[in-house]
Amino acid sequence: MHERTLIVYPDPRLLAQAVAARTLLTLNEVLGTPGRDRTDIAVTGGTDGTAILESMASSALLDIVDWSRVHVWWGDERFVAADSDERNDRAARAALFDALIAEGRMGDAQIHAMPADDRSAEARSHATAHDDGEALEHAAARYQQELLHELGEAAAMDLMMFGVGPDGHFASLFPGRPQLGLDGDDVLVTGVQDSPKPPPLRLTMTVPMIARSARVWMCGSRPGKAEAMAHTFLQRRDTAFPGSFADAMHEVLWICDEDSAAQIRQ
Ligand SMILES: O=C(O)[C@H](O)[C@@H](O)[C@H](O)[C@H](O)COP(=O)(O)O
Repeated sequence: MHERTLIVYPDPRLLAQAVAARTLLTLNEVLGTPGRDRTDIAVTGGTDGTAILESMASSALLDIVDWSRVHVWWGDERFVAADSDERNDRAARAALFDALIAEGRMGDAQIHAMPADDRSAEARSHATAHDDGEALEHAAARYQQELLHELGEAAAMDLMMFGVGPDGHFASLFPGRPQLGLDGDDVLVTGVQDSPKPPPLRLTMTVPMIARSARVWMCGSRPGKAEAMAHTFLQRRDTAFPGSFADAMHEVLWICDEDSAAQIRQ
């Protein structure tokens, strides 16, 4: 496993601004590497994830990035209808990407949203757990296919950003759930049923897919995250705190505010 670095900012607002700047600098640096024609990043939902994207939109550094070469993916998604406000991709588009597309700086094809639940409301309401499982499996396979089609067999992100939940989850990998045990390179995306954080159906990248990334940043702010940030940072592969499985090839950061870092610094 790669070594982990802790970075602490004074408060959630400065955390969002700093991670926004770090992201824009990283995208620019990756795109500046000789021979590079694109960069691929995975963003996330939740409070810090969305605040980071909003800060990117208003950052003075927004324009250093050639957005026509940036491809955006999701580490996890809520498996609901495409037009549901619960979707992580809707929040991310509203925070940043819709504006870049409207300005002609990005194309729609660069936004690789995870599949939505395209069953009718009626079909969803009568669905059995087996039906849900099949719908999730089909959607996960489609996203995995898109990753392989776009990026080849060794599909990997240049950067994955995650919010850490108060229970220590990251992506949609929850404590004690079987998805954490998927450790082969054959399953890069999988479905989740009965998620403890609503909504119950979700899609998530798996630990092996995440660990192939060049950079993984685990973000969490506020006092309610202090235990989760400490356990995930200090432990390795503890199924009670899924964030402890986070890994990457070149850089693994835990990014906290003073409150969420409190138990790491004790
Ligand atoms: O679909 C989701 O809910 C997110 O992808 C999830 O993984 C989120 O990033 C964390 O739960 C942290 O969320 P908060 O920052 O809101 O606590």
